Amino acid sequence: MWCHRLSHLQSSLQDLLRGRVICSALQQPSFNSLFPLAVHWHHTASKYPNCAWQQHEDHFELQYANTVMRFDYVWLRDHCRSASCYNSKTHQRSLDTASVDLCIKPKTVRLDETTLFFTWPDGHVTRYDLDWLVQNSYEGQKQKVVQPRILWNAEIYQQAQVPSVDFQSFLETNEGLKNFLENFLLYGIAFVENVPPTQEHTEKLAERISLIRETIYGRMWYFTSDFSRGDTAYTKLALDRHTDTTYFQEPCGIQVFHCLKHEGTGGRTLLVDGFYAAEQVLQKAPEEFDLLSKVPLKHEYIENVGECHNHMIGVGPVLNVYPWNKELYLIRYNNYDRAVINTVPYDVVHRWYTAHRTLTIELRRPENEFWVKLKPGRVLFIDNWRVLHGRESFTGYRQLCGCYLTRDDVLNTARLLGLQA
Ligand SMILES: C[N+](C)(C)CCCC[C@H](N)C(=O)O
Ligand SMILES: O=C(O)CCC(=O)C(=O)O
Ligand SMILES: [Fe+2]
Repeated sequence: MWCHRLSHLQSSLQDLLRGRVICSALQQPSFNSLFPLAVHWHHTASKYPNCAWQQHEDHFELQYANTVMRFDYVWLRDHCRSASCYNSKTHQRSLDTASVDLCIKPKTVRLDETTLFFTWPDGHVTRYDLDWLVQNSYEGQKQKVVQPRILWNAEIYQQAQVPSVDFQSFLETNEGLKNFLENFLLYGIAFVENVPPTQEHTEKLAERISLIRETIYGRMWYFTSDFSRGDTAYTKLALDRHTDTTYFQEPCGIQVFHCLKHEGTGGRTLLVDGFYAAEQVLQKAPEEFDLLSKVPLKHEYIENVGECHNHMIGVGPVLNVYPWNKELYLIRYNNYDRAVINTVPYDVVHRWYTAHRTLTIELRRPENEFWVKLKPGRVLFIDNWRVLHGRESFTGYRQLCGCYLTRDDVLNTARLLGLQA
């Protein structure tokens, strides 16, 4: 048991050993009855002065590389990388976790150089490299982002002068593909240039980075304003900023757009970084951000036009954050497709509308709007979990083709190229 801060660890330890107690909790008279066990800190030899550990009743505590980490004993047994517990060829666990005693505690703990050895009651030995523990501890993860991003408004994006990647180099070189993915991961949008304006070439592009996600709209879709489907996308009307397929339990990860033809006016594409807007909400009204990340909503797609009959329902909050580090990973924002709110009582509903208004104001700030006119040959990839898109109304004949991609497979490609995703 100890309750001093990391930076004072050494001196506090000495205080503790000398009986000079500095922590207020320790000054309470009940201290001895609460913590009757003697404190045993283990320090490494002077070669590794920055490592100390101690065994507590219900966890193991390690201080290393400026990090204080606490490990559950079952966790330490469960993550054993010995040959009998873990198959390092398949990277899969062989150990049956259910066979581990939930009250397990190591018989002995020993440190050798930078390896910790735990000997368990049955004699099995588990070894952990200290750096591995730092990498894989909760305390280590809490301080890290899962995906580095550059949040943008129109000015930030334009000033960054993000280069487009050429069709040939995208298809034929790993470097071209990597450059593209790097920018796509950072900004949530990216362009490929000089693509022959056909559906087949667009499909080739898509297949280079991912699996195409087939949906009710087909595998590759190709649309004009003919209202062939029961959705405003298939008209000439303006579309306010939104993310697509909010009515899927897992909204499509990436959207690919290639404008094959437009003989007419208007029809520009609007792009808004949803995470930039959400970040503004977090700064200005953290409780509203919190509410948007907690209230579950339904989005719905009901279609009965011609032969097309569909009814989709997706459930989830507007903002989705990883609970351990509060990092945003998905925004669902589509006011057209948002269904009846009936998952929370009326007073929460009102607070939710207030929070939604705050986010909408941020999303609608003109300085956050990046407008582009899609042209044949220039393919746009949009991170549909982050960047909202919309379009200006238009006149004339306009053909757009594209597809959705499965997010897992885009990230898989990025990781295989050495990117953090
Ligand atoms: C035309 N295309 C297939 C791209 C998508 C149409 C989906 C439109 C829908 N309201 C949504 O926002 O999800
Ligand atoms: O027509 C456009 O530019 C985009 C329409 C749209 O939002 C969509 O297809 O998802
Ligand atoms: Fe859309």
